[in-house]
Amino acid sequence: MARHPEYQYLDLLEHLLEKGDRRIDRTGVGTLSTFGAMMRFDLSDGSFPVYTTKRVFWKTAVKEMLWFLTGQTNIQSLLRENVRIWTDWPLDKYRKATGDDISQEAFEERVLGDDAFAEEWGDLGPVYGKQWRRWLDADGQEHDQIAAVIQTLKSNPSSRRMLFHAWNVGELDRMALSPCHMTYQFYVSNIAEEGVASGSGKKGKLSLLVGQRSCDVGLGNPFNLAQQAALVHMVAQQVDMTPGELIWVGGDVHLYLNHVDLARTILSREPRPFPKLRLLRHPDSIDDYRIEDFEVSGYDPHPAIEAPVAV
Ligand SMILES: Nc1nc(=O)c2c([nH]1)NC[C@@H]1CN(c3ccc(C(=O)N[C@@H](CCC(=O)O)C(=O)O)cc3)CN21
Ligand SMILES: O=c1ccn([C@H]2C[C@H](O)[C@@H](COP(=O)(O)O)O2)c(=O)[nH]1
Repeated sequence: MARHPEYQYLDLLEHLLEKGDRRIDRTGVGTLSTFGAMMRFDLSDGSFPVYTTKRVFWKTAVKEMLWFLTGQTNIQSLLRENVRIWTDWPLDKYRKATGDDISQEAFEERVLGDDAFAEEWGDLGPVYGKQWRRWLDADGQEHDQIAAVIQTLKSNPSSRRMLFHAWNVGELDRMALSPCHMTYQFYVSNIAEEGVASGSGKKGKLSLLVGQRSCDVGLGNPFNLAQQAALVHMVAQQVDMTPGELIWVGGDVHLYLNHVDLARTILSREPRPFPKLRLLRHPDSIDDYRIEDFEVSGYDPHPAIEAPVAV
């Protein structure tokens, strides 16, 4: 039997533990790091690559992806969905600027309840959503990269130019964090001729290659893969294709030193079958998906492992 695809992740963790380059990083936590890694996941049978060697809160990850797609950059709309993974950065900034040692809970309450406060302190700057949906060019014109890529997938699926990018050099200094996952490039195989559907009755098979410059393997990567796989499913549905492969390429791929126990626990566990993802509805556009549209079946992971996030 083929080896479970999750071993790509376990092998990466093992490699970092054994051969990782130990270094100080921006956050001061320290990492074991390697440069250049690739993982590939076949999505074509409806498979949803949510790791099973620890419970991954895939709904939170997919909600973050839906938030990127709305083009919003304020944590207020994330908090309304009960997603708290981005709070640390504005919170840190607020505490440093005001000297107020407010708790995370109290800060989140204020962002939720006070729009003026949210506007002043809850915005992350021109991060993913802004760049994906409203990239500003030198002439002051905005570009919706998502709409453009979907349009090209429909009109010219063999194009080699179907990608969107978040690394907007001129705006990096205004972002709370520079983009980590940067290029999203699409590719269509089994392209059906005009009017002739492929064997599946669809217009082709849609794959995605994600280029990520920096990857936190303990917390970020399990989230990123699940949300990127969800994106392939959504875009495939919008362009009437079947999901193909998710290919993930990482630059500085690292294990934070305070995640070493997490990695060892994961390595002591056996992967279980990946769950399946089904979209329950066919929304009219990429803008109309809701978390209730995602049905995940057969997810039976090992227990969750709590770990601190490096800010
Ligand atoms: N150091 C670091 N790692 C990251 O993965 C990361 C950042 N910073 N900064 C920006 C975003 C925020 N991301 C995060 C932040 C926290 C969790 C996290 O704590 N995950 C928990 C569950 C949290 C929850 O469900 O609320 C986990 O166990 O996966 C995940 C991704 C991904 N990104
Ligand atoms: O989606 C994400 C967002 C962030 N990360 C990780 C990667 C790094 O550990 C930090 C970012 O720090 P930099 O100094 O800007 O590289 O966040 C991730 O894995 N996935």
